[in-house]
Amino acid sequence: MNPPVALTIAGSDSGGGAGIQADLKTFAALRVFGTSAITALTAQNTAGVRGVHAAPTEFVVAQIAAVLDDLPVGAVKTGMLATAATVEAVAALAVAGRLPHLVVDPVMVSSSGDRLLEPAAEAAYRDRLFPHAAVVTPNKREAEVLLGTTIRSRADQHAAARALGALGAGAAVVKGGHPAGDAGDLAVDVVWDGIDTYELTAPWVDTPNTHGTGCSFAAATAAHLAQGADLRTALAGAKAFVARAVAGGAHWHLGTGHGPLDHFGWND
Ligand SMILES: Nc1ncnc2c1ncn2[C@@H]1O[C@H](COP(=O)(O)OP(=O)(O)OP(=O)(O)O)[C@@H](O)[C@H]1O
Ligand SMILES: Cc1ncc(COP(=O)(O)O)c(N)n1
Repeated sequence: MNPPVALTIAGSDSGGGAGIQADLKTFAALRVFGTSAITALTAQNTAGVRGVHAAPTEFVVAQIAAVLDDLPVGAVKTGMLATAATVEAVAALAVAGRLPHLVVDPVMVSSSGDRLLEPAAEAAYRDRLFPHAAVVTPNKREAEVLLGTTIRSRADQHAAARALGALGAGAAVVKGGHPAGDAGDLAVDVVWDGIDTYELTAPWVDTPNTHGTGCSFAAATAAHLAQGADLRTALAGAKAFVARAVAGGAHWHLGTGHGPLDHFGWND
């Protein structure tokens, strides 16, 4: 029997914790066949990003077309797109209806604090790509940049999810990877589902090993969509997947910085 197929359009993390590597591990863990179009190489480890080498936009498009022309892709996830030109090229493919169940994770900065997107691309995300996404999944910091607001409380997170939705995506998630002032010991994400907002919650895990949480959440959402889940079910499944992967890797020591997640439940 054929497995469902998903495509990730993202950057490579040589350290294996985030980007394409996190996405393919997530797809495999969820029993989805993963394909990939690499937008940029990063020389990166758990401690930081040492260099970025963006692929020419035409070659990113060539990779996407090679996959779509041949394989039955059921859902697509975008991660680090690196340049405004690549954001616009991906948006053009979305406009043409070539990117089914599109999950857009607007990666801007790594967990180590290094920039992964040229500033000129922020407007392209907002104006060109978001309107064609099934769901957009910024973390609080990314939502602040995209909306030009400050998110301090849970109420702010709800307002931001609504404001992002107003930019035209089918749904929006404002992820709260870092504890909000009023979130207690929960990791709270706020979803605007096209009509209303609601919260996804999981226990907050006190660990430095959160490299790749954002990538894995978006990839898991795409994996569930490729399997035919509706968006609400896909997001709940992604939240549970990441919560388990963060808990599993909480105490291991892989690298000196923000370590990776336990995608395969090795520590369950
Ligand atoms: N320490 C943690 N414990 C539990 N869940 C977490 C933790 N860190 C992140 N998450 C969850 O992982 C998912 C992705 O989070 P988020 O996108 O904020 O991480 P991120 O993109 O790695 O953020 P950043 O790059 O700012 O660290 C969200 O569902 C979030 O709630
Ligand atoms: C190539 C690449 N893509 C994305 C991220 C963001 O990672 P995180 O999921 O920790 O925010 C990263 N550090 N590197």
